Amino acid sequence: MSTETYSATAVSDDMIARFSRVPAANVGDAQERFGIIAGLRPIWAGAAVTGRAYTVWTRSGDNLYIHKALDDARPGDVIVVNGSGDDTRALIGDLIGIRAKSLGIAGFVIDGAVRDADALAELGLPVFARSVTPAGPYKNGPGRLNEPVALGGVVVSPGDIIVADADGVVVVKSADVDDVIVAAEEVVAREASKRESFSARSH
Ligand SMILES: O=C([O-])CC(=O)C(=O)O
Ligand SMILES: [Mg+2]
Repeated sequence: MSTETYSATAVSDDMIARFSRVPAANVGDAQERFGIIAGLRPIWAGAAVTGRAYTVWTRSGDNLYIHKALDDARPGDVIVVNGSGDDTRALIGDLIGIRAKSLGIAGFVIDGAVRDADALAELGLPVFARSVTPAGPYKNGPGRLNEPVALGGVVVSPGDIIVADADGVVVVKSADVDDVIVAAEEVVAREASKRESFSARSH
C-alpha cells in the first residue's frame, strides 16, 4: 500500500460554511453539471453534509480500511469510500457510526451498501450510499487511504469538497472552490428571484 500522502489545496472553514448554505443541485449547476455521483442516496430523510473528503478505497465488501481511516481522519471530514458499487455487504453500520460521530466525522459517502439504517438515523449521522443490506462486511483488507478514488465515475481527491443532501452527492475539486462558490451563490440568488416572481404571478 502506498503511504504517500496526497497534498490537496487546503479549503478554509469559511469556504466550507459558504458551501453548506448551497443546495447540492445548485452546486452541480454551478460547475456545468459535472461532479455529481450518480445513484448515491441519503439513507435517512433529512440527511445532509458538507465537508472535506477523506478518501478510502476498499476491497468490495470489506471495511478494514474504513476502520483505519477513522484513526487518521480529522473532525469535519467526510469519509468517502470507493466500495466498487458492491451491494452485497454493508461497509458501515451504527457501531462505526458511533465511533465516527465521537471523533467529529461529518458523515459518510459510500459507493456500496450500509446497514443499521434506523440507528444511523437516530444518531443523526449523515450517510449517503448506493443501497442498504443486513449482510455484514469482511474485515481483512486490502485497501488504500488518502489518495484519489473513483465513485460512480467521479474522481474524488483528498480535500475535495463534498456537498450532499436529499438530491444526492456533488464533488467540488479543491482547486475549483473559489470559482464554483461564486457561481453557486449566483444560482441561489437567481432561483430565489425566479421563485418570488413565479409566486407573485400566481396571486
Ligand atoms: O459490522 C460492521 O463492521 C458494520 C456494522 O454493522 C457496524 O459498524 O455497526
Ligand atoms: Mg452493525
